[in-house]
Amino acid sequence: MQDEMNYYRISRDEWRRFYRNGMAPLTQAELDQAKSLNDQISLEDVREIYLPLRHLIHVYYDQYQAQQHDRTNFLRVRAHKTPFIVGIAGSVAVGKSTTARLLEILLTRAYPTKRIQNITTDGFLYPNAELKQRKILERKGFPESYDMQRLINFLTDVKNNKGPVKAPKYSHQIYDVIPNEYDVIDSPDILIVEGINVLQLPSNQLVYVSDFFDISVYVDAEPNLIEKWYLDRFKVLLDTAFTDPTNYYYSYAVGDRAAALKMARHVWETNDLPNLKEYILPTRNRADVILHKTNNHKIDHVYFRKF
Ligand SMILES: Nc1ncnc2c1ncn2[C@@H]1O[C@H](COP(=O)(O)OP(=O)(O)O)[C@@H](O)[C@H]1O
Ligand SMILES: CC(C)(COP(=O)(O)O)[C@@H](O)C(=O)NCCC(=O)O
Repeated sequence: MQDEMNYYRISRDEWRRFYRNGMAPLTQAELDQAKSLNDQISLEDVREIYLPLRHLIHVYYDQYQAQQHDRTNFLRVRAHKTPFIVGIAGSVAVGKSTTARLLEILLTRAYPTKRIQNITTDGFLYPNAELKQRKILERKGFPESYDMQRLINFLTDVKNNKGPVKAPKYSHQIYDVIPNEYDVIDSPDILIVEGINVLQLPSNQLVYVSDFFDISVYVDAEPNLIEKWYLDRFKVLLDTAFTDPTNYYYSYAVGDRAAALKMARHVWETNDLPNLKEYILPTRNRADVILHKTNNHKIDHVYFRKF
């Protein structure tokens, strides 16, 4: 383990040994579930990386519950459930939502009586019509394209355990927020909040999204690898779009494939890559844990924040 400024740099081999007894290893059924989530996922990574990560979340969650209990004792008020929130940050297409859904599966297994839920902040993007009106459609994903106040209000309601709270939904298929469709977040014990912007500190906010987090994870990789994953995902979107004229990618799917790929590369270079460099990467050092990926999404190092 290398001791860096404010992180421990932990090799994969060391990290996998941090998984402690007390929780049974994954069953075949759970591995199958992880695989059905994403058939490219390495089951070795699930065992060697994500199980120790789940264990670390478990340690933080235990501490959190004890602290909540001590606080209400101090205040002599009745305890009420305050959801534990896990934040997941990183570039577009680095694998945040896959990580979030995998953790949801693993945590649900670890706590069968608890409610574990998961949202992405994509739903808090302004709808395309609003982005057009603000003349920032080509800035989709940049800080100004999100309704951050709405996201803060949402998280405040969740933390205050306000009962069912609606989270707007985004669809990559229509390339827009889905009108009148919501995820209902209903008093979860653990909520996973995933998005490119979750560790950002917008200058016009009094409270930041990360203030609500009890542990945060940044998914990291070299930009040239992420570009490849972005283009791979784009190809999958094309392959599923050509039967559906309502799909945003339909015209690209039925048109010239080389031209479609050229367009996607252009969007990566002019939008998602600058966004990564200017606004997402600078938030990496605020995460408690950094998962560093190499080729094929394989994780080679984990960074764990010391303080
Ligand atoms: N651990 C993983 N193993 C293999 N493929 C992955 C993994 N994580 C993500 N991917 C693939 O990489 C692409 C981007 O992943 P996704 O989770 O959609 O990223 P994000 O939510 O960060 O935009 C998708 O095509 C997904 O299937
Ligand atoms: C919706 C997003 C901002 C968020 O991305 P995600 O983390 O879900 O991959 C992104 O996918 C996006 O649409 N960016 C705008 C440029 C582009 O079309 O890639």
